[in-house]
Amino acid sequence: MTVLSRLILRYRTASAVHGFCTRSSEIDLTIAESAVALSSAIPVENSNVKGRNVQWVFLGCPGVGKGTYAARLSNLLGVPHIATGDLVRQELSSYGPLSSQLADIVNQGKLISDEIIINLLSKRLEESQAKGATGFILDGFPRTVRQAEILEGVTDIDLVINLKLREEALIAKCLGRRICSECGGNYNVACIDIKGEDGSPRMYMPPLLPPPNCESKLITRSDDTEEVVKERLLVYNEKSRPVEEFYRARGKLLEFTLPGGIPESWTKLLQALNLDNHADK
Ligand SMILES: Nc1ncnc2c1ncn2[C@@H]1O[C@H](COP(=O)(O)OP(=O)(O)O)[C@@H](O)[C@H]1O
Repeated sequence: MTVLSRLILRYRTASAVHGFCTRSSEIDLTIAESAVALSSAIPVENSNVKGRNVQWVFLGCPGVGKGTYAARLSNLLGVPHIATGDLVRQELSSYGPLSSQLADIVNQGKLISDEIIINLLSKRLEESQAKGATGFILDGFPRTVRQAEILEGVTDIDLVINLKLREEALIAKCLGRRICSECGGNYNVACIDIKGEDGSPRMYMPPLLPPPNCESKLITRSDDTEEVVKERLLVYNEKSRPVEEFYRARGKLLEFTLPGGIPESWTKLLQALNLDNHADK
């Protein structure tokens, strides 16, 4: 049996088990082709040998800080940080053939199709492979059980870090998020101070303000409005929450509740990952 037909069979079985809508064989083929592209973009010789760099995934609700901590770990470990949300936004700003279709979906807070996202991800993985990178830290993928199955079918994920934060903080963080249109720096103008209740400690996250030269160039993501953030949270609970269980069942999930702002959370995350000896890098 060829790799392609094995993949087609896997998706048919997954559809039956998880109740995905019935797909025509033509669509199965498209997904399988995407998965083959993803598989060939992941260096085979590195995927199972522990001599390679890490292959980690970040899960967590919109606004939890996946991008912030994935970027920090990527610098620390010298491994590419690949955020599918960034790949989608790049595609949007390229005004290519997919742009307007993707803009509608993203601005409604919905997920774009597995086929499109896997193709964008495969291209990005190929680029980093061509530059000699081994390993990756994925942020925003997988976001559905089907995406997780596809990824699991083509490579071995070492660890999945599930970031958690209270919902009121998530909404405030999304609404306070700002990006410098020139340097791409990420900032947050929200000051989150939730008093401790019923045994849970006070939670304080100070704003992360931009330096003076970015101040006049700040933009807000078009999907960071209250209505769309609430929809993204609903979509996360419906489509992405089951991904946590997918990895928990495989013993790969590390749950991490953010204790507060970046300095405190970063120190504790490094401890949870047994990386505290890297902290001064
Ligand atoms: N793995 C994915 N599958 C489907 N759609 C995705 C995926 N990753 C990103 N997107 C699309 O890009 C948007 C922005 O993604 P991201 O920046 O990761 O958002 P968030 O802040 O909600 O985690 C998502 O709302 C979704 O429309």
